Amino acid sequence: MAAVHHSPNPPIVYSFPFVDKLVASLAEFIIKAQRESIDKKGKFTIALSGGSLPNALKGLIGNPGVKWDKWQVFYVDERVVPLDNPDSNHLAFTEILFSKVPIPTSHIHTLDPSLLDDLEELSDAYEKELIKEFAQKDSARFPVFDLILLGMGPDGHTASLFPGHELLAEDDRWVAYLEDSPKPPAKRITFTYPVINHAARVAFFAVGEGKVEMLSSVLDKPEEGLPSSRVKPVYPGHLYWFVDDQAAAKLEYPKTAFKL
Ligand SMILES: O=C(O)[C@H](O)[C@@H](O)[C@H](O)[C@H](O)COP(=O)(O)O
Repeated sequence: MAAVHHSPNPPIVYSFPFVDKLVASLAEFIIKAQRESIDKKGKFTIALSGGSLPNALKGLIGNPGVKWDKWQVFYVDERVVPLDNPDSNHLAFTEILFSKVPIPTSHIHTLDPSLLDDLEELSDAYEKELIKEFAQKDSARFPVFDLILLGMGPDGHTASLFPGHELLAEDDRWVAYLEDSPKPPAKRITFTYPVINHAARVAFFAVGEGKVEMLSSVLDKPEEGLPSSRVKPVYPGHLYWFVDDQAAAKLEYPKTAFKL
């Protein structure tokens, strides 16, 4: 029988007049994804990236809908620095979110700080951490996160996947490393597209006038192939954008009214 290939679901863009409304809606969206995941398999797997994302998740603090003991948290990308270094994404999430909620620390999967001197080992070890959570790695199988949350940099990068970088073509490894990030710190590990694009849901968070041009390039001209445009979850995965009206000022791509 011939294989049926579905094209990816088109991105859904939610734009909000104020960031506080966005933050509250993003919390509702995450809790709905969490509920569906727990109902199906008793846990919720989520991957987080850095930038201003920790602050965007503040709507989860004190929210009774969040079942923290069912969360398994990974980092989409991480700077290769000790876990208490100000550049660490994990430190930012700990200070802003995880220290304020009852999540078991064993459910937060950080890079292994004993391997910072060997990037190959470090990224392999993080890939093994994923394999433990999601089953065996074989060529037909990728981890399927319930939700991956991303940001978009001023150059259109997402995770630590930068314009023109050779890692944009990585289709085998789940976790890769780079030593030449154009944005410091230079050394990072990052999920690759196969991991990002196999998630059940991927959501970008992008706010403010600094995103105006790039948001329009990424969504209105995906053929330009910017790293954020290459996020296209395979069917039946969904891609969402949570943006504010400022960031969406020049966007031609249609917006959808937020509803769960
Ligand atoms: O990797 C990094 O060095 C950055 O932290 C970066 O990836 C960040 O996530 C984006 O620039 C979006 O961040 P904002 O949403 O805060 O603009």
